[in-house]
Amino acid sequence: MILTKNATRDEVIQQVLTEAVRTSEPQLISLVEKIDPIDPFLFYAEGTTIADHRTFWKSAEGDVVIAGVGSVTRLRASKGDRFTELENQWKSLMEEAVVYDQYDQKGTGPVALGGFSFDPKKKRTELWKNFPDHQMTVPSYLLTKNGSEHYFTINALVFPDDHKEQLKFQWDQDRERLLSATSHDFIPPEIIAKEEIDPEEWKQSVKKATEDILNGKLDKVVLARELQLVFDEKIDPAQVLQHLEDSQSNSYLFAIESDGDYFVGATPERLVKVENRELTSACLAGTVPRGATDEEDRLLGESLLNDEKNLEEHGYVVQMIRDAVEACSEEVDIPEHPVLYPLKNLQHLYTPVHAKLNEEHTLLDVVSRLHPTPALGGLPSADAVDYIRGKEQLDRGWYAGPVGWFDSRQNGEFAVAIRSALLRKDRASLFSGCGVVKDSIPEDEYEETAVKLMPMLSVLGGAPWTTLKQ
Ligand SMILES: C=C(O[C@@H]1C=C(C(=O)O)C=C[C@H]1O)C(=O)O
Ligand SMILES: [Mg+2]
Repeated sequence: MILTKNATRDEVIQQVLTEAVRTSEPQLISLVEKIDPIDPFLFYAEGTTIADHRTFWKSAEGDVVIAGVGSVTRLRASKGDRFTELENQWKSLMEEAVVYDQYDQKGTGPVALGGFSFDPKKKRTELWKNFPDHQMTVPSYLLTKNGSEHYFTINALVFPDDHKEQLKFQWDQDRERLLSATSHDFIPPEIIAKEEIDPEEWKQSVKKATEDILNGKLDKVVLARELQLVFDEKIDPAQVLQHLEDSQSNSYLFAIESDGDYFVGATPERLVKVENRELTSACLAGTVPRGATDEEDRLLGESLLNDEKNLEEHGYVVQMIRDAVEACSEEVDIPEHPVLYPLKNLQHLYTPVHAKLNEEHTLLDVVSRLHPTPALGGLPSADAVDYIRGKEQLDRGWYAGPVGWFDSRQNGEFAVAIRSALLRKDRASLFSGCGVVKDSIPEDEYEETAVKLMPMLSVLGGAPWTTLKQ
């Protein structure tokens, strides 16, 4: 990667153009500037006037927001381990990239955003036909909010026959449009039909899983289900994102477009974050609803902290994440007991994980070691994934897969794509799962998944859940 801090922006563009002509190859350029604060949700909404492909990410702490418009290039693995292959492609892309950047901030310049399916070996259905197995794109235009500071990046492939003034004209025009976006009113579409995987059949599959667990086939397996909604018109992902922002706290927000469909969600679950080699992960499993009063809420939380079945679900996650993180880092710090992680509709058991990632490992390397954790797969991992592949009715697609971003500085973060929905024009598929262990009660697990559908269901106008129940 060539960082050009001393030349002017114009000189850098000229250099890249000259290089494109010399090599007869397109050259990747990245121009970073600091801008006045703007609303990332408006930037995202306006992005649709420039390109179909858009990506959105907001960290659970709210400290980092990245919104991408357009796509300069897409990383795509065709053989071997998808994470390793993407890593290699990213490295070679970055070797050639020319970056004009005075600020050196995480999540700016060349950044790849996107995600991965839960299980590349699962047979695909019509539902996910517009999503490839994985997709990490480098957006043409990027808004990055780092704390209170905002940055705008232009990424582009410069071709030998491009003209400098024409390029600059196009960039200026798009920049002006994106940075001066204003809000408009949304009219939410109405739900006209709903359909879910047969509840009784689903509960039967949970019962069968508890029997298989008691018979020693595995310790834990996460089973998921789908609720489909049909609307009277096309759903706008920008509107969904804005509503998630207004209604969910302590959650990562994401939206990823592929071939006209959008995968959107508000997930509380971090998979892994790496910043300056500081690794942070999270064990999140074990669930009760929030109480209607403070007192009820407190009692529910207390019962969760002491509930054997939920502690077992949680314990498997800690066990696996500890092993995976210890294998690639030092100074691993994991508290002995979980604490409560409160959300709008639910509270979870939560154990944070901190470590120092060893030099020879990368973020994607850790993603590959962690995914799927027993919070979404089960334990033993490989057996649980096989079990899900064979027994689950649902095509998970990207549900429960890693979604996130990384930059050229080895910084980035991935979350686990739960509390999510696939938007296909006037249809939405909402997904929700739960950790099944030997003491799981099918009816309770069904209720747990119903509450987990709430965040998406309520922004799509389908709450409260009870009115939708047949
Ligand atoms: C699988 C989901 O959530 C996971 C399962 C949990 C559980 O069973 O207690 C809790 C948090 C998540 O790790 C989901 O929301 O779809
Ligand atoms: Mg559970």
